[in-house]
Amino acid sequence: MKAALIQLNSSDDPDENLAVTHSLVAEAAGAGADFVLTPEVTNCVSADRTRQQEVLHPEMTDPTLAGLQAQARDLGIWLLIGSLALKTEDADGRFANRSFLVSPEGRIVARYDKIHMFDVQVSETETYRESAGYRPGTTSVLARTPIGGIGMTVCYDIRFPHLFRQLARSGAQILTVPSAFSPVTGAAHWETLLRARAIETGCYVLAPAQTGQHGSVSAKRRETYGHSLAVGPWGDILADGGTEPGIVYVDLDLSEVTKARQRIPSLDATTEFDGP
Ligand SMILES: O=C(O)CNC(=O)[C@H](CS)NC(=O)CCC(=O)C(=O)O
Repeated sequence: MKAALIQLNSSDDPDENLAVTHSLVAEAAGAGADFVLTPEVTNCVSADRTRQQEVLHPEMTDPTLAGLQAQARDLGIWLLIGSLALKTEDADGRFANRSFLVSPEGRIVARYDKIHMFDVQVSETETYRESAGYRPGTTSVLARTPIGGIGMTVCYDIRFPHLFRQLARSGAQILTVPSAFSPVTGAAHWETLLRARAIETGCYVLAPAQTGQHGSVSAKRRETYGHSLAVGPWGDILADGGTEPGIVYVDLDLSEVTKARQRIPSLDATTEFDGP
């Protein structure tokens, strides 16, 4: 099976982002990809809640979701829409940061709301408060599909290894981590965290990412790290998207999952111990 990780430089204009995504998904399918993945907040990178209120939709009427479902069906591919920023019915007006797995028939077979919110002061000048705009999910999601068990996570979730272990022990062979990583923490941690989760779980880890400067030069500008990464079950880096928007490809062979877990059976261990 051939997977394609799409790297985007999404703006705060969902129509523009959908057009770019359509063209890269078509290119990936044309190159023979069976499973195509897009990054976190494919439809809109913005930290401006007024702007988000104007351009975002609820799941039921979201044009990015409908457009990509139709494209997955037309091309007959599996599609992970890394995430979409969507309106919710919440009284506090917070959005959902929701990942979708779409089948080659264009059906949504799984949806996952990002659990861990990035509320972090990265440096003296750079602070993120994701939970101010987004409502966290409360349920982990494993999709059992003909292309394998797919454990769905998003971005900052990567720092919570128990989530990944639980997904793998429940049957995940592929873990998806669509992201919009900060440049500072990306340079320091991104590759190490993704490789560690792959090694610990004996899973493929597929992490399509946002990259570059988002938005005009203004107070609301954001920057992301890029380097969409595909990691094998032995921890080897199979593809790296660099810093430009585009596509990287990776061949997946689920017998490699079995092999890695036979060599290091740590995922099966349930050793109990005393202590703090
Ligand atoms: O706000 C949006 O548009 C969508 N959400 C994100 O981009 C989120 C919250 S700001 N980013 C992360 O979780 C980065 C995590 C990270 O960089 C780390 O763990 O070091």
